[in-house]
Amino acid sequence: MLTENPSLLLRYQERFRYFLIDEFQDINQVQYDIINMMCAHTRNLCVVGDDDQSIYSFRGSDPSFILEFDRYYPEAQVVTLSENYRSSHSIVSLANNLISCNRSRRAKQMNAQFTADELPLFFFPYDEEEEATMVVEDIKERIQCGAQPSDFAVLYRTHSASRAIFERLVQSQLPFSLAQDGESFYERRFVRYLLAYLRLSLDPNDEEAMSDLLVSLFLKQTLLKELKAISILEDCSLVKALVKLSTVQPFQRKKLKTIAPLFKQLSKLKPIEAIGMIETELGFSEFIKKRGNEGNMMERGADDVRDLKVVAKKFKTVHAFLAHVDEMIKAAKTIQQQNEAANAVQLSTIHRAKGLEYKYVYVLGAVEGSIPHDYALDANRNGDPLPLEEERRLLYVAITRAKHAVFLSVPSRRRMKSAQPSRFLKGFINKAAAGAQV
Ligand SMILES: Nc1ncnc2c1ncn2[C@@H]1O[C@H](COP(=O)(O)OP(=O)(O)OP(=O)(O)O)[C@@H](O)[C@H]1O
Repeated sequence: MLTENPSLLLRYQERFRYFLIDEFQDINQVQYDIINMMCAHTRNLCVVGDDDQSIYSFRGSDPSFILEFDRYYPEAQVVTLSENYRSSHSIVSLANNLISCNRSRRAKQMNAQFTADELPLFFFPYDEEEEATMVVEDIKERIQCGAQPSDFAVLYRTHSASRAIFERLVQSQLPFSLAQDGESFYERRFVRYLLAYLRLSLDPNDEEAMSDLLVSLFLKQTLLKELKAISILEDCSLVKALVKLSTVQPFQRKKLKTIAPLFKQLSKLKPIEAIGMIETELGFSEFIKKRGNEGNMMERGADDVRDLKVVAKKFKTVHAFLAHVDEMIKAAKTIQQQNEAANAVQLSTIHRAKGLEYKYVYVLGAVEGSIPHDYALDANRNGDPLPLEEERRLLYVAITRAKHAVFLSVPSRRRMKSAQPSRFLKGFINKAAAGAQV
């Protein structure tokens, strides 16, 4: 509009003479073009930002706008704000050392104003479950010693990484809020599709589960009506009706004949074994292979299934596992509906915590594949190192949310496989192990 309508642009140019933009590191090309046009007549533009906190490339933001600002506005005066009033010396020192490894940045050192009793701490849980338990136990102890729930934030790279900590907090009765509009882990698409098999093994007439099952069997939703009709006319369950469908292709009928009788067996297995059977004998792995990478490159179906297995292995029966799943879905709904509690432990992705601060910050999953995320590792392998730099900035943002203490969790296992410490932290972990300040 502004490029095609000069009089409109002029109206805005005459209306505003001075422009101040905060969080300039997050600007994208369209926003940058708009602001350039609006202030073209005066060039009265003041921008504030931190190139080390540019973490929104997925929305089109690009740190080069702030890094090259003085090239486009050579008359600009650059003022470096290097005093950090938020975090202790040791946190700022860790953050400085971490971010200095990035290449595309303006060289600067932040200076802290105070020293806290606690140094940044690495801890090494066995897996996601133990990680969550250790965090909640530590929070509980600190609260017993006088800390407030709102002093704490638990930060993670992606929503799905909050599953275990969410569950442990529900069980702990500590007040907490979740900074995400979202579904429970168990309502994620691929998790739900897999759970549908388990649900139908206990209740072969579960319509919702049958509707999900049709998706993973590559069958049309319209067949649900036919299944219901068959189940009434022939007085059989929806699962049994699968083999009587008349409108499917012969190869589909053959497959349905093989899998329908297996549902009963599933209910008798341990949940982790049942999932194995669903993947192999009931064809779920094939479905994940074909459809699991659709949509979001950040959160893949195959990863969700691995996350689900981590929790499934804790339960002895499918019944107990599904009861837990339903309890957690209910708890997630309750938490979503509650107004944000004022005095609560905050669970948040690192992205959502930007701009905020907490006395104590726990960073979950500081391992390869989580932070840096797999997608950045893939990009790096394919010759693009920039996403890796953004991942380092994310870790920088996470660490600099802490005022007094930051705790970085480096689990030995993630998603049922052995995990490597984040490449961003390896040097610091070695130093910390040797007793030196990181
Ligand atoms: N001059 C000051 N003296 C004392 N405290 C200050 C001063 N300036 C800021 N602070 C405190 O430092 C903390 C960080 O400030 P603020 O949130 O404004 O920084 P910021 O640059 O937006 O941080 P970030 O971008 O990392 O989120 C806040 O707790 C704020 O109250």
